[in-house]
Amino acid sequence: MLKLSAVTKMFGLSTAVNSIDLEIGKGQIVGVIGRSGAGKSTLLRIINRLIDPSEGAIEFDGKTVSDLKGRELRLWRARCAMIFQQFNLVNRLDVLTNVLVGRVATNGTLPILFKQFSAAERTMAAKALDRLNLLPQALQRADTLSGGQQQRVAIARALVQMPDIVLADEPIASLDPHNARLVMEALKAINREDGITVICNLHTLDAARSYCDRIIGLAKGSIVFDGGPEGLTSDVLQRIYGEDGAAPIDESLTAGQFGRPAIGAGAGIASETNPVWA
Ligand SMILES: Nc1ncnc2c1ncn2[C@@H]1O[C@H](COP(=O)(O)OP(=O)(O)OP(=O)(O)O)[C@@H](O)[C@H]1O
Repeated sequence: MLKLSAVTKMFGLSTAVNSIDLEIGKGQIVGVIGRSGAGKSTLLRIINRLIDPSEGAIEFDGKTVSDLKGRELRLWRARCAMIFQQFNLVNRLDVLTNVLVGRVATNGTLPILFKQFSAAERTMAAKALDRLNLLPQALQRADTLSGGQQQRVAIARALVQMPDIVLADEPIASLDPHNARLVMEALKAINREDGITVICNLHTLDAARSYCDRIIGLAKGSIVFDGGPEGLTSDVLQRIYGEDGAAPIDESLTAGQFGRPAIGAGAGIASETNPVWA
């Protein structure tokens, strides 16, 4: 169980995250939605401790993680792997080595510098790539892959961290609909098959509706909605996305690529040749 208690983040005088209380149980897949600047990225980075909260506490399984330092902090970051909109791969390294970079948090940086990985780690990385249908690309430079493939390499890198939580910050914002779907299917599969908790910032409402069990709506750094996709009524959407005194929300502007229903457990990870949503 991940628990945030009265977590606030100030940047100077402005409040990015405002006294958030939140409990997320193991194995949930949670979408975080809200307008640009609502505090979604800041919230994820606080959980991973890339940013320290100004106030409040973060606990995981009863242990406070908001005051961890040094090796303990590094291990916490490994337990809650991050995936970013821009993939954050090392372009000049091959795909397999990029996946092995996920072992840094556990092993330190020296093995990466000298490309020293154990046979067990290489096998783990190859298995992760195979799950993501990327084994044939293992020895290619990362920058020869498409955006969707690169994001799936980032998911494989997260997997070798053996995380409890995956934090995905706008993972599909740079992708076309087809690749966006492959990436969301991969996140759903690691959630369903491995029990990894997934917390995912999303720009599009239909992605949140199609793939998330629970949706958290943020506005001006505060939680204004917390519930299932069915609770996203037009009033709720107005609360999340609306501006005071502005016209009602046009939902078509925040939707568009995930018209089909969510995939259930055990559907496997999709690939270009195995579109499990079809
Ligand atoms: N490092 C920073 N320094 C100063 N202000 C920041 C910093 N990071 C974020 N902010 C501010 O905090 C607020 C929340 O930003 P955040 O990036 O978390 O929003 P978001 O909901 O993720 O937006 P987007 O969807 O555009 O990425 C914004 O007003 C932003 O300008």
